[in-house]
Amino acid sequence: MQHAIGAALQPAQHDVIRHSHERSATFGLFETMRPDYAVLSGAELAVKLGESRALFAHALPVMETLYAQIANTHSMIALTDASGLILHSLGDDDFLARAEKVALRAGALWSEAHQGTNAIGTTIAERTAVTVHGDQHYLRANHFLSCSSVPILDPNGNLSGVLDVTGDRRGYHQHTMALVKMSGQMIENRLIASAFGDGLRIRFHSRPEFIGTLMEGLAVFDLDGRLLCANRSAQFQLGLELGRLRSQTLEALFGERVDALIACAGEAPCRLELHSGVVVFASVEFHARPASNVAHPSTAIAVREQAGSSLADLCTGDAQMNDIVARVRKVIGKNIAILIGGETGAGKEMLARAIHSDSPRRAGPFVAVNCASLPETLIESELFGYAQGAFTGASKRGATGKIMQANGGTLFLDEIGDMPLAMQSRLLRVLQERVVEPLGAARAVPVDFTLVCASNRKLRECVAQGTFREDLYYRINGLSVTLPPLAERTDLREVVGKMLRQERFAGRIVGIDDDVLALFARHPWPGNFRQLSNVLRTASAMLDDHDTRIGVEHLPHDFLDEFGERVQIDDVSLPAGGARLVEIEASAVAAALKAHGGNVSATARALGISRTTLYRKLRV
Ligand SMILES: Nc1ncnc2c1ncn2[C@@H]1O[C@H](COP(=O)(O)OP(=O)(O)OP(=O)(O)O)[C@@H](O)[C@H]1O
Repeated sequence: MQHAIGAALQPAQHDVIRHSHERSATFGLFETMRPDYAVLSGAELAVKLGESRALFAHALPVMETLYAQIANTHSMIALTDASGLILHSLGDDDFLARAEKVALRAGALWSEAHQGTNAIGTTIAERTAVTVHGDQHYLRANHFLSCSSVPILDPNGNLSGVLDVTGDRRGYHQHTMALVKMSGQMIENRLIASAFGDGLRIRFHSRPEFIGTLMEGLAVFDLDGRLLCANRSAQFQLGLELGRLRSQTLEALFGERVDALIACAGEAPCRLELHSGVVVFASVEFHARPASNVAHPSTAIAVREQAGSSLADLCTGDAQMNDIVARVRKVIGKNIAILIGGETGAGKEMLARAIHSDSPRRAGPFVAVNCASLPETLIESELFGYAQGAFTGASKRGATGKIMQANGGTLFLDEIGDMPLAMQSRLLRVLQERVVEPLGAARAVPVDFTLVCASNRKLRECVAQGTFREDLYYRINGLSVTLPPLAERTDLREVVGKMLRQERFAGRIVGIDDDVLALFARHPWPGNFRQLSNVLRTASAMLDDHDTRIGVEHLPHDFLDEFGERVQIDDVSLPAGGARLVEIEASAVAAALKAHGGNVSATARALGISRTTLYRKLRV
């Protein structure tokens, strides 16, 4: 039977369809037969999802982004594994219902052997992007469809799965394939980033504005300069396929040594000359494993590792912090849940992020959920997600919960002590069985993440009071650390210096007067780092263009008031004859302060000077 093939079809595409039809016939299929409508059971599909865990985790957010662009076009997106088994689908309700009738749904197999010529199966057979339009489908039952698929390759260049957009053939849009290709490229880049979290990553393009876009080349090297992986754009720009690139070194391809490029890490893109003579701009990232895991690092590299590590960044000289970081490092990557305690603003989330970025899952997502800020009615759907139409008011296409979003990365549950008891039971099940069951969904989905929790409540007391489940407490408490309050830290000068350098509140790096640091050292800091950061931000805003340091006069008045309220003067007497003028002045000022009960504003008013001048004179 002759199938009409679109007149505008490229000859190559024409051949692809023709060969596919020939193959379909050899599978014993015939045009008018009913397609294979069998789908896997929930348990069988869960096993398949587990086998394609990395693909699924990295494809999910990309599919959601893609769906946002094609919503309401009577179409759907499908992700399959390398055999063509649909792992997950997402789409417009009306079209999903029609698609289900031809088993275009999770758990169905869309290989050529099962469905004849179709974009998914033919993409797998040809290892190339394929559009199959209307009656190009081998089976007549599928003629109402128009499908565009791309192969997704793993970082070793092997077929990992297929991403497909299928819609009603009457609504076919020629831009669809471009969107699918871009999405496929995004998934591949994410797979590379997660598989090669450690090492030297070079993002490059001949036009610097293309760095950070899908057009960029991405190549990963080990510390000996051997190429580990390269995305499609990198292979194209370097003019070699992955297999041949793998026998090349960094120096041969980019003309630079490993240590020279590590020195550019985190800087603006540098100019490099490829082995072909083409000049490219390259942005270099260096992510090192903890020193003990690195095979033979040179001294220079070992030093950079410490400097580049986020946990190392938190060690600014305080013994308590050093101890916390040392203990956390011992459990990282060992599937042990970490529980962080500490006052508000003490840096619990910052520590959680540092743990993630120093962990083997650093290329995966970091998903933070504040359990205290979610209304009890929303927390369940927010955390666990829900299936389409799970409840009145639910989004039509369902939602992926935060737990699922953290798949392959780190889930940070802040203020876990505020989680309602019913949710605690559901969370416990996720932690024990490593599966999530979205609200209203027929089946559980496997998940894999590192758990970090934080609470400024004493969870042990919550257990005693019956507001926190004891079994959950032990699950989340693999290692427990408590951050010291800022007032107890011995590295205030270093912390302030680091904040001023990193945050550049004033738009430039400024210094700070010792007077101010002396004030800071005496402050109780109820808001800890958050408060310190606000004080520095406001003080920086007070600087004039020519100011290079923050002085007492720049500090926010409410901060000074807070401080002034606590000034205690026990005994003040004027010095005996012979005292220097400054000493007499200091004593007079102190006496005035005492007379005003330590109130700085009232004292300053009485002396006719500003409060900041008063502080200078007090030399606190
Ligand atoms: N060691 C640090 N160095 C510099 N800034 C820090 C440090 N720790 C925390 N901060 C900053 O202080 C602010 C508060 O930190 P973070 O959100 O991590 O605290 P938290 O303990 O999680 O607070 P909460 O309990 O209120 O959620 C953030 O802006 C963070 O960047």
